[in-house]
Amino acid sequence: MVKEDPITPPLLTFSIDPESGFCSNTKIFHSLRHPFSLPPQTTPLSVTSFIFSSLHRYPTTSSAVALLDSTTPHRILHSQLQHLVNSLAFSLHHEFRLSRGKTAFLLSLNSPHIPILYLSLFSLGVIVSPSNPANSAREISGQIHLCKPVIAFTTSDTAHKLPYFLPTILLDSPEFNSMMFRNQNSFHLPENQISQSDTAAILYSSGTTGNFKGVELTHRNFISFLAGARAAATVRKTPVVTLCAVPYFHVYGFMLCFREVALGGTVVAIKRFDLELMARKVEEFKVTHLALAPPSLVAMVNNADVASKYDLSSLEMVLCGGALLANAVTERFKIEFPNVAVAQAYGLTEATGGITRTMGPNESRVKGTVGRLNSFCQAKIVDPNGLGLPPFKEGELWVRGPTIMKGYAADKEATASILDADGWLKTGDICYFDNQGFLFYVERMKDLIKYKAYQVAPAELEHLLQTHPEITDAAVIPYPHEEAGQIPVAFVVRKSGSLLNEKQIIDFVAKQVAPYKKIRKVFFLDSIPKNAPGKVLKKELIKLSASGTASKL
Ligand SMILES: CC(C)(COP(=O)(O)OP(=O)(O)OC[C@H]1O[C@@H](n2cnc3c(N)ncnc32)[C@H](O)[C@@H]1OP(=O)(O)O)[C@@H](O)C(=O)NCCC(=O)NCCSC(=O)/C=C/c1ccc(O)cc1
Repeated sequence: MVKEDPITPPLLTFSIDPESGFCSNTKIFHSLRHPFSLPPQTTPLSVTSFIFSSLHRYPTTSSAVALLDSTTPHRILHSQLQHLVNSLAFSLHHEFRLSRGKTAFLLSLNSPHIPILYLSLFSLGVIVSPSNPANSAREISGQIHLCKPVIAFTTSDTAHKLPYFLPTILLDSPEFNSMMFRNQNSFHLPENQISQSDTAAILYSSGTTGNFKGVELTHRNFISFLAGARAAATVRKTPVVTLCAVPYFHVYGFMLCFREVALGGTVVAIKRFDLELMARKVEEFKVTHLALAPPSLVAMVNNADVASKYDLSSLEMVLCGGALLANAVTERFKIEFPNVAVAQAYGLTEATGGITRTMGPNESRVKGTVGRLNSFCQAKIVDPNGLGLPPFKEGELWVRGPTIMKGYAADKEATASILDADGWLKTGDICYFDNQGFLFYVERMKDLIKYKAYQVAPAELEHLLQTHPEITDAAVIPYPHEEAGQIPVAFVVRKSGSLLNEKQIIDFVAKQVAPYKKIRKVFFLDSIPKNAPGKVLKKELIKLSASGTASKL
């Protein structure tokens, strides 16, 4: 069992408003949630040991299910989980020499094997680096160049996207399965010497410059997140059964797939969002919580007739994060599903996921909010001169706490531009707090598009467009879209005499990027509007596209 030290509240010289959490002297917003304990930072500890040492607090019966699959009869019980994790770690260490500090690249859709693999790799001190299987070979090769893996895990349908020189284990092979079940008795895992400050995972964030950034998250980051989640968890009579319809390779699903297990709950894996399959599984597994991105909520309200064919009476809550959810969708959801609360959350990969969320039905009723600060978080709302602002004033959201990333892998410059010397992470989002500590998202400062809650960097698409021999200049902007949130739209200047058309441009980009990054519409211009130093006036382009003028161009 891991010894824990309660986090001693800092000696406060200044008073904090108990309603908003705001300190008018420091201009810092503090969390209003329960405080929590963390193991001493110097204790060698992996996320996996932390989870298994704390599971005893969540008594489960021997038949309690930890992991379920939506398409196969696979079920893994809580009582089996630690054994499977250890068995797999043993094989990976002895047969593939995986050990502390090495990196494993993962390319897979959700399955119950993934959290087991994550926990096994963490227990060995191996850095886990998961990627979207829909990424193009070009994108995958960029990520591999960044994280330098010694091994890859994938499934037979995406193995061809990996470079031939990388040893690869297929997750859908009998060999992988046997590694989880093979080692029956004693394990001789290497002595646990994993430092909490070791990097545990490298997750990919788009980065506004267009290149993938590898977000380095430590064991301490994950342990802090999980300890905070435990402090906030309420005691329940029935177990939480969460169906996760967001991918395990992005921080939202990544955290969720083992947070729920660490809290003694059940996680149902669904490979890709499919409304009817999801509704059927809610009925079959008596799902209580759904983890979704906004487009899936839109699909639920637009197709309530599909959902109504199934018994969804077990559903208590839908957790929605990854992108902004329109108030109109929440209102329609309440009408269609009056017994299901919508918990909104705001998070970033660079902060190990959630920074704020609404807890319980009362907070869910606060219109438009993305929730209150989680227990491990401090925040500031900052004006353009770096000055902190009080409640109801809009400015850039800065956040600080033990879940903030170590930095971007091999990119000191990018790290320095987002993380300051006092540990504040500049989110690039304009927000405000009200006088009850609720956060409201206003708009994005950074040049980033969110398509179905995936990040798309306009700069990456602009660079690609500019490599086309018949294009002299290009700019990419977000365009509002009911289902996807935003779609990438391009403004293109063709070489004189060129007859290049919209479809050819869309195809040219689509061949080189993941499908979610595809350009969905093209407008042709004689020149791209720019200011005197040559910066593209994107707001003008956004206005042009919104006014409908662009379509006539
Ligand atoms: C379920 C969604 C919303 C919709 O699914 P979909 O419509 O089936 O689309 P896909 O995303 O699977 O695929 C996108 C496109 O790629 C296509 N595609 C796909 N795989 C292929 C293929 N292998 N070949 C070819 N075409 C393909 C697919 O057909 C589709 O095409 P299109 O219809 O044109 O959009 C899906 O997009 C989705 O899971 N999005 C969520 C992404 C996500 O996790 N974002 C979070 C990032 S991290 C973050 O912000 C954290 C926040 C957070 C917040 C709160 C917290 O508490 C913690 C954290």
